[in-house]
Amino acid sequence: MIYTVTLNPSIDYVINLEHLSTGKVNRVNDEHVYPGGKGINVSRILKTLGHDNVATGFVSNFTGDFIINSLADLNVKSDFIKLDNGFTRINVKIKSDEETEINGGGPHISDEKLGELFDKLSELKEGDILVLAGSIPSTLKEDLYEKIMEHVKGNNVKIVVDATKNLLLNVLKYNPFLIKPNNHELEEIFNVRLENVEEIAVYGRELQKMGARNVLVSMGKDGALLITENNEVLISNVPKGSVINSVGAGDSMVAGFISGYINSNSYEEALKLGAASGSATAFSSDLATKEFIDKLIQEIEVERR
Ligand SMILES: Nc1ncnc2c1ncn2[C@@H]1O[C@H](COP(=O)(O)OP(=O)(O)O)[C@@H](O)[C@H]1O
Ligand SMILES: O=P(O)(O)OC[C@H]1O[C@](O)(COP(=O)(O)O)[C@@H](O)[C@@H]1O
Repeated sequence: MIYTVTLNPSIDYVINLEHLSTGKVNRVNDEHVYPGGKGINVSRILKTLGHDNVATGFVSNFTGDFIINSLADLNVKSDFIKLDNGFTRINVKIKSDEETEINGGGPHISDEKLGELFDKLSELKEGDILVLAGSIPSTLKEDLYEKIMEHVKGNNVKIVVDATKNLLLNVLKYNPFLIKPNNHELEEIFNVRLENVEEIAVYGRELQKMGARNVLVSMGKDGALLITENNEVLISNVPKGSVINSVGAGDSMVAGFISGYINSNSYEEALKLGAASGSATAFSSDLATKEFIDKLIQEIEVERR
């Protein structure tokens, strides 16, 4: 079974407006709400691609109920722990001349509630895949993913981590199967400016030296670069299309990669399906549909370096 953990889910409130003027009243052209948070998006695309999976993590209050109900409507299995404090955050995504995002901090999770999650994860077994994705509430320590990995270390589970800075760096010593920073996160981690794929590959390899088995660096409109555990560097292009809402593109890429790998055991096929899923979401209002992913994968080409 595949399990995704979203410690800090969100309702994504996506609004379109001509122009954003700060310090003034702005009126939207249209507005949508989606269940969000990185693990939840991964779960949704995995289901779209035909993989049963369980979304877990923490929800709270009426916004948390929205997440649970939305996933049920989409036939995505969920097993969230309910908090009795705060509320699941609402992340505002403003589509205007440029994309602006305001992400909330999220409710505190007590040690007792964290214990409930650890108990659930104790049941994972060989062959299972665990996806740890997204930020953690700002009141928690940055060693939380590390603690989870330590907890399931003996279970022979494949672990995928999509997180930033210390949250990511701290888990590398547990040899995650896959990590997916984007190129900006890679720059931030090493405090460098990366101008081309050669430079991106150099720093991607640094993360591999620190313990990651496979490193997938997404580069938005410039595609993605994968450094495999077999020491190959694979680069994917992007298909033609117009960006509508790139929120969730990275999560869709992670889900597509997992699906492609499960189906074929090939990193090249995993990258192709990841790239098609990422772009299909970027070219859609909500997350991608299967039909759209199947269409775009015809245009994905993978180059070996
Ligand atoms: N503007 C875009 N045009 C085409 N494909 C895109 C675009 N933005 C994202 N994608 C696809 O989605 C993948 C993940 O997007 P990216 O923005 O890098 O991730 P994240 O959302 O984690 O920052 C990219 O590697 C690419 O394949
Ligand atoms: O947990 P974080 O890092 O605050 O990110 C949460 C946000 O990321 C998303 O999961 C989208 O992530 P990506 O665009 O990186 O795929 C949104 O649904 C959510 O609002």
